[in-house]
Amino acid sequence: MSDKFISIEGIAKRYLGAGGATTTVFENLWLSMARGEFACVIGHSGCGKTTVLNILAGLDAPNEGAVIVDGQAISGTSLDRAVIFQSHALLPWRTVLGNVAYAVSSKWRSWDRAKVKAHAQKFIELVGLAGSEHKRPSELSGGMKQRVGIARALSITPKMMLMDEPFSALDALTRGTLQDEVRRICLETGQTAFMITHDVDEAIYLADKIFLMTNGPGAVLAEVVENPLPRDRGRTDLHRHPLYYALRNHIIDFLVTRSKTFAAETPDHDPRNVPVVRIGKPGLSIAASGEEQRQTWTPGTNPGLTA
Ligand SMILES: Nc1ncnc2c1ncn2[C@@H]1O[C@H](COP(=O)(O)OP(=O)(O)OP(=O)(O)O)[C@@H](O)[C@H]1O
Repeated sequence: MSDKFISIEGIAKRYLGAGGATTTVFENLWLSMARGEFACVIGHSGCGKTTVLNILAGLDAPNEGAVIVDGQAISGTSLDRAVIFQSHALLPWRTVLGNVAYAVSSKWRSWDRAKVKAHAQKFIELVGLAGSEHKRPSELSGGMKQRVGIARALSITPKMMLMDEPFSALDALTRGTLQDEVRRICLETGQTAFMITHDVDEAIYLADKIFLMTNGPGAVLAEVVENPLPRDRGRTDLHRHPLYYALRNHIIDFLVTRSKTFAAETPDHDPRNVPVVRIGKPGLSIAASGEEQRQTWTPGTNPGLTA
């Protein structure tokens, strides 16, 4: 397994304001993901999460730096990188099958209709939409539309799935069901996924690691938090895990307090060497590993935490 299947290397994004002043959303941002890893990014509104995702997708270009995917610098969009947005962006005149088949035939232009249809059908079934193949988006619920978006993204077997708050517009029940399905599909297919969320519990349920970003402008990636919960975790017993509350409180503490104070309190922060936080068992201490600093945080050592 490549340690750096996806590598964001020193990217910056700046905008020129009306008065000629430049706003730096972020600069010198470095992060990496391994193949098959599921990462969530959490940070307050305006810190630049969507900008990072758009740069990964190739929908936007950084002012500085590069994004390397599977050993190659990206340039523009690619069917290797599928995006699932909060809104579904389906073609309204096409059926469920038509929407997914359109993506499939865009990727494999030489395939005949039967092959395209069979491939699309497989992914429609994977997201639980068998029986709805011939419905148009106007006949579908919000959750069903989002399933079509997921089937469409997965059907082109992308190297990376990029998701911008994909479930935030859904009711809690549908959101939970789709989280379960995305998790199952990513585990089954070994999909590499990068997801923006404002929902701490969603991140804890889905992510292998969680990127914590400070407030913008001038946001930085403050920490990479490794999820200590077992990979076969279930939604209903998540909160029973002995490290669940410690992990949750660590993230919430960051959002409530440290995301605002981080820059002032951490003047020696090295963006190329971002601390990796492992919420560990009591008694473990800070350790260094490879080129990354690894901190094992002991529950109860932070006065802001209740676990
Ligand atoms: N085209 C643009 N021109 C000027 N500023 C922009 C433009 N696009 C984004 N920005 C600014 O860049 C910053 C980061 O925006 P971005 O959408 O990436 O944040 P975000 O963390 O995804 O926020 P949210 O959680 O609210 O979606 C914001 O301050 C935004 O106003």
